[in-house]
Amino acid sequence: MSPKPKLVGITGGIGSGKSTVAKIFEILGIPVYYADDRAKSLMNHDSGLKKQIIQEFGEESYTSEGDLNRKYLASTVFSDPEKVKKINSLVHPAVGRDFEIWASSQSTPYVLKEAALIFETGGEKKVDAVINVSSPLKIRVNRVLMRDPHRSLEQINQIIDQQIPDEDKNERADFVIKNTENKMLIPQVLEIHQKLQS
Ligand SMILES: CC(C)(COP(=O)(O)OP(=O)(O)OC[C@H]1O[C@@H](n2cnc3c(N)ncnc32)[C@H](O)[C@@H]1O)[C@@H](O)C(=O)NCCC(=O)NCCS
Ligand SMILES: Nc1ncnc2c1ncn2[C@@H]1O[C@H](COP(=O)(O)OP(=O)(O)OP(=O)(O)O)[C@@H](O)[C@H]1O
Repeated sequence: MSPKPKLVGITGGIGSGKSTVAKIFEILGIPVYYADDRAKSLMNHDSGLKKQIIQEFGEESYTSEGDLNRKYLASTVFSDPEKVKKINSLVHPAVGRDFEIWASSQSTPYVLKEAALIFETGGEKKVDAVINVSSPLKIRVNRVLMRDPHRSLEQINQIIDQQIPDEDKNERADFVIKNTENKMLIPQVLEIHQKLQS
């Protein structure tokens, strides 16, 4: 049997570029678990979780076709820190279990868990190392405004308020990748990839 892969978290504030960086690791052959995407898939397909979300946030949480109503949920939860806590308490345990099952079926030296929240949830204790993708706030906000035309500046700021500041994450992370206009991503990824394989 091959040894269990090291578990490495890759995080970063909204719009920092963590999905973009995770895709470079994928090109190098490293399996990536995209927690935000998996969370949405579980919210769409796990009937127990779906029931809890409806109980807590109402029938509007799903469209008439039964799909997760992200726009409604985003405007409902991100404006109220208590609601963010509530949705986290429903979704995170399901994602944690799903990640463990996924990771146990991988056979590379390490795997990545890409997640917006790691330090916010104490998730750093469940992985062997954390990479923080770091970008200045202004660039992040502009990237998100371009990527998500449906999201208001007010909502982006509310989301930022629910996340630990970038500087704190940089201090706590084992590796930092700077995703700014004047820094190349690929050499930074290659350096970390080499260290994680050894
Ligand atoms: C409320 C939901 C449905 C809104 O979906 P939507 O497609 O509009 O936004 P998306 O998921 O892309 O999130 C937008 C950004 O908000 C940030 N974010 C998402 N969830 C959270 C949260 N619980 N706390 C702080 N920031 C968050 C991320 O940086 C993300 O980039 C969705 O964000 C959600 O279900 N969040 C709660 C579950 C969660 O924590 N998921 C992420 C990690 S598992
Ligand atoms: N170095 C870069 N150069 C140009 N565009 C970039 C760069 N990094 C990221 N982007 C763009 O910025 C946007 C945000 O990046 P990405 O989706 O990877 O961030 P994220 O941290 O995963 O965001 P979120 O937390 O919101 O899911 C995307 O549209 C992406 O294509």
